[in-house]
Amino acid sequence: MNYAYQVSKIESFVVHYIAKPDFQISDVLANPKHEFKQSAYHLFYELIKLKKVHVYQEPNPVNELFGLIRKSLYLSDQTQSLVLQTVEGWWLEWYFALIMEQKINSDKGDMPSSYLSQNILNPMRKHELSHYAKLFTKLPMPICNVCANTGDILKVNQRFVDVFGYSVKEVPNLKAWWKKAYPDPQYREFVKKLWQESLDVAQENNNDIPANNYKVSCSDGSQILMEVSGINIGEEFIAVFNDATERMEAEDILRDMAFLDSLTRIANRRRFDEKLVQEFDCARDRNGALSIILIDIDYFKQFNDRYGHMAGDTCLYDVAQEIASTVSRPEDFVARYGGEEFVVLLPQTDRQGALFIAEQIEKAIESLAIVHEDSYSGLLSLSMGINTIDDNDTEDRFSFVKGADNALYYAKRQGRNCIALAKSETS
Ligand SMILES: Nc1nc2c(ncn2[C@@H]2O[C@H](COP(=O)(O)OP(=O)(O)OP(=O)(O)O)[C@@H](O)[C@H]2O)c(=O)[nH]1
Repeated sequence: MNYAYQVSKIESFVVHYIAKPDFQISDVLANPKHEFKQSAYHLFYELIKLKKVHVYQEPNPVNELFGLIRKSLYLSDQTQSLVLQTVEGWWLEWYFALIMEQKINSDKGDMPSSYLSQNILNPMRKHELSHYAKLFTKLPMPICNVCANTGDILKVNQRFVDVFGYSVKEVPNLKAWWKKAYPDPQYREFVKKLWQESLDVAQENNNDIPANNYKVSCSDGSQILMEVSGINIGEEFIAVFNDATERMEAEDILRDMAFLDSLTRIANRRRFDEKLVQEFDCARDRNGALSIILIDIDYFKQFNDRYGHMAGDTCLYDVAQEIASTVSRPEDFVARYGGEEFVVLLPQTDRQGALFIAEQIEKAIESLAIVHEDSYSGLLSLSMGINTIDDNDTEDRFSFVKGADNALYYAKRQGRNCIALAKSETS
């Protein structure tokens, strides 16, 4: 579209005002009825009346138009940029109010210019439209306005273009949007279904489209997790996009914090309780094996007493990290069970496998060589109890853990620094 006429008119308007000796942009911004604003509205109206701006054909030529003006004007100082930005904001607001007015009065056919002058030329009277327009253009999140019947995307705000990289030209309707924003056909089907369900809910629920998360693909190939909600307004709806990435990350962090032992930085008892239910049920369903190793540091009370609580804390951290790095299969799980006790869950691992892992842990702690003068070896050591379920067992998860606990107790009675298997066998 050729904007040469509008560009030159708006350019000379801005330049003319800036050149006035008493012109202050701060005065303009402070006074909604400032002469500069009134003149700007007159100029917009003149350009429309002269059919130099095709408001009805183009969904949003304003950004394009002001882009050209910015390029053409030599903006030497901040005031000029601010003035142009202000004028652009007014026009966006005014222009959108005009479009909304046109929609509201669409049953009246083409608007006569007298109607325009009466209702649009002074949009300050049209509070709600102006407010709506302002929301659309100024809100810091992507928004799009869609015709519910045809699926045509009537308008998107600048933030939509900035975030997703699609203007109305690239996504003129929902069909194009689905394809571009959700390129994976399977995910696209899921999204379309979810969106349709949300629209159905909206019909019965005050026209509010409930929020759901969607992974939107942008034009540069990146993906953003967006919480999309909206509202039905007659034959149109407005979809509002909120970036959910940060919130989800914060939720992940909170979740990690809730399940992480703050001292040892491994999973805590609560996480173990959850994991035990999962793994126990899974082993049962698949008739698979599951092993547990309960680990207790020997004479830890004496360690604390001799070296101090701080040294005790450091020791707990080192032991926990060492156990965690020794147990390396992704499906294996290590947690702090209590004070100086740790637990290892080993899915699909039989008794022999668990014994092998326990011996690896024993060696790893030996190699840390933490001095403990109150233990027989002079170094920190562990006692461990192992229990395993396999397809022949009928016990529940409480007896499963109890079995390992009994074995640990047995290992302690044998003099510590050893591994015991449930049901009396020892290594
Ligand atoms: N530094 C430190 N000590 C802890 C922590 N949690 C528990 N403990 C200490 O661990 C010690 C455990 O003592 P006991 O249960 O008697 O066990 P033990 O001394 O290792 O004796 P055995 O298990 O029989 O070898 C207590 O002194 C607790 O205060 C902790 O987070 N930090």
